[in-house]
Amino acid sequence: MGGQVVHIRNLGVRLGPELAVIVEAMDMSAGDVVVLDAESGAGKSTALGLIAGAIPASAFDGTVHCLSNTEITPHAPRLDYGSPDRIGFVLQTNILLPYLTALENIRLPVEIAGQTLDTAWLTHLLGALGLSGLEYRKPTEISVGQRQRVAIARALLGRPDLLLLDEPVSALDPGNVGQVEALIEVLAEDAKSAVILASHQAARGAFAGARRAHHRVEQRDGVTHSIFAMETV
Ligand SMILES: Nc1ncnc2c1ncn2[C@@H]1O[C@H](COP(=O)(O)OP(=O)(O)OP(=O)(O)O)[C@@H](O)[C@H]1O
Repeated sequence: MGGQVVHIRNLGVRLGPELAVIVEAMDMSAGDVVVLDAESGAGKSTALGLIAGAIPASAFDGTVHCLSNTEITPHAPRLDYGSPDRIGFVLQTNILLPYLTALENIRLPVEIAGQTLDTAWLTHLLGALGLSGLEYRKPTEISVGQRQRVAIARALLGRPDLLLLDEPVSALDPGNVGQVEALIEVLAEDAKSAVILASHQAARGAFAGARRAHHRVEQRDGVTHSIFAMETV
């Protein structure tokens, strides 16, 4: 276990007139793994977007300390996590830039962040994720499952402090799900990343033993509140 990576209280967003998604409490240290496992539409992707700062928080008072130990007000136009290389995010859909090769996609965040490319780690990721030989293909020239694995390699290349995975194995056939999840677990451990995984399949995959965030639904003033929380550490 390393230092604290995530400390969140009441980070939320209102989606339309009837629904709010809230991350009520989340505390994680390096190496921790937490699974968001709730029904479709419960707000798992939204919660990840809030944590990443990709979805601006609104309507709730709360605090976020994430990575940079900076307190952020929910009304700030965007969250400031310090340098962008510290979060890796595997999105659920539209995950790769179509005009770049697999390798260019994988390297892009590290290049944007101005990080030094760790070529040995890159070669390891390519081999472990079964992508060797596919480096120079465009996303349309590889399978959907291979695209997901490219996105996983891209998210891990910078050894992020926090790795956010949104249904990262949803496009894989059942025979490969366990294998790729186990790989994610080992590679994230190698990278010393804390991991938040949104997945319906985690209950029976490699993350079956991981901690789960509690999920509950409350009605407040006619608005459905979908709330994720984990015990504080
Ligand atoms: N901009 C928006 N305005 C209103 N409602 C929205 C908006 N974006 C998403 N929603 C709704 O918010 C809910 C949460 O969506 P989200 O994608 O976070 O759920 P999820 O738990 O990740 O679902 P899935 O498991 O199907 O991917 C859904 O019911 C969705 O229809």
